[in-house]
Amino acid sequence: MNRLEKALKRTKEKNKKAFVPYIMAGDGGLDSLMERIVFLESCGATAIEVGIPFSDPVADGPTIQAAGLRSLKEGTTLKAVLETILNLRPIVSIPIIVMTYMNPIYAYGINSFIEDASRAGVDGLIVPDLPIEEEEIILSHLNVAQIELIRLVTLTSSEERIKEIAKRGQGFLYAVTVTGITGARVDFHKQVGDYLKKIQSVSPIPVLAGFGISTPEQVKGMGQYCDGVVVGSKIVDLFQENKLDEIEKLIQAAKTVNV
Ligand SMILES: O=P(O)(O)OC[C@@H](O)[C@@H](O)c1c[nH]c2ccccc12
Repeated sequence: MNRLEKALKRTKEKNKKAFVPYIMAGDGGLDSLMERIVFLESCGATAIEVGIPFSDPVADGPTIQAAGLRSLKEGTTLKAVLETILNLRPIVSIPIIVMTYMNPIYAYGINSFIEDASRAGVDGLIVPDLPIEEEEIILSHLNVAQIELIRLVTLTSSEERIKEIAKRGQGFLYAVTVTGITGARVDFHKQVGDYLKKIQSVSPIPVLAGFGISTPEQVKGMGQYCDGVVVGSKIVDLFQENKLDEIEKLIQAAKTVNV
């Protein structure tokens, strides 16, 4: 069992909901990546999703795109991010999930990327532009490296496809709760609860909801229907504004969901 699976299992055993914050690597420089990971671990996050800045981030909304541009301006590279994680590993044990598009992986070289990610102690990988039909190109390497591929299902995925994706089961299933790109939302589609319950009922692995979640109330609301949440844009904003206490409140909200 890898670090990510263990952390999710522990959370479930304690009857708690998982909270996975997303941060953009290199936004504020790589030193701040280190500080932020240490801080999020100390707040009790379940795992951390570390985004790699990329010039053509098709699924990212305005907040994360802007963070990516700031990071690229700082000169952040995938190699430097992996080195930073490697240097951090002796002092943090929190599971780390790298989120990147396929292009930076190709540019790095699939083999070298997975080797370096594994050496750095990366536990999971999210590649939003890699459909299940194409994942063979990296899956066998990931399995050897014991890095879990986190797959996404969306509101528009058919029930059959959700089942097909769920049964591939690694890490957790990322249930996208909106149609569209990342970013805070005021309201969610009325049927989001039913959608999450349906996914939860067919998934052999934990289901985490993400996209648009930005308040402690929304964390608690979504948490009632699934095993936890991913919060991206709001976390990126709060770090930018240096509102660390609000980040802590969001993370704590996942621990108070009544199940
Ligand atoms: O920012 P939001 O709306 O809170 O959504 C999470 C999201 O940012 C993070 O998981 C993410 C950032 N970029 C992505 C691309 C695809 C899937 C997921 C992501």
